[in-house]
Amino acid sequence: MSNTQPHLYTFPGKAELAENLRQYILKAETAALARHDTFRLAVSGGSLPVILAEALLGDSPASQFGKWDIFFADERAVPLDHADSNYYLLKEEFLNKIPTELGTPSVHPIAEKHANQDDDPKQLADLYQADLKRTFTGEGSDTLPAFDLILLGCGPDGHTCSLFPGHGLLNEKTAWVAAISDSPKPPPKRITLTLPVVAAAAQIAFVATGGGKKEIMRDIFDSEDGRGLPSALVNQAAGDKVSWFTDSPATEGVAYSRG
Ligand SMILES: O=C1O[C@H](COP(=O)(O)O)[C@@H](O)[C@H](O)[C@H]1O
Repeated sequence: MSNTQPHLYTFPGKAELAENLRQYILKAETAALARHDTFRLAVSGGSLPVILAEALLGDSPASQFGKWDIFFADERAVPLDHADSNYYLLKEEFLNKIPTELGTPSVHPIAEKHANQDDDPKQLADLYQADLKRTFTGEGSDTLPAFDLILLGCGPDGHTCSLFPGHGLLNEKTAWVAAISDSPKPPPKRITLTLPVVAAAAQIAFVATGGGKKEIMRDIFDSEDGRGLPSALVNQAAGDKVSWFTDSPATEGVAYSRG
């Protein structure tokens, strides 16, 4: 358990949030490129890809996208062109909009051959973990992968990645990528990075917006141990490596100190 505190930033609206997220990501990118000439990140689905595009592809976009290596924080077991696919969402909302002169990220989708709701998602998780191990080779196969940045969403129930409240996967200690067959949010079969992998990242950012999140934000930040919610467990495990980018409606009534 970390003894340092996560940062909570609240902005009046999405435009200010996007600008601050842009600065944060560019700083993480610069640090990563100085460390190993590549920017290894994991991204979520849900509301995140739209805000990512707003942050990075607005006026004067400046990232070195050719040096980005993008994994998925979680993914649904569906074909890559399915409306429920996080890959599809990222492609439509973000990747396809990157100007070609800024370079093309390397993207790591799930193995489409096994991506359907009829199969056991374990094989999908194992293949994705193998992909991660190839990327993070040289850091020791037993060492957890240290993403430069993980960009997360937080559901109105406090889930993050595909780690849901009260689910046994929250206790996973050894796997890097785990399968879930009973996600309470459809579709039920998915894969997800595990909590130890999320906590091992150099930096972790949550983006949570809208009044539909305010009750869960109060639980995460103002309740005893964040009620053990998955997003609160990330806060506890990673401390001040975690930054929350929120808007005023999402944090209305949250007492936790900002900054
Ligand atoms: O199912 C999922 O939901 C979470 C949260 O989504 P949001 O729309 O509330 O931001 C998302 O982070 C995750 O990647 C996705 O699979």
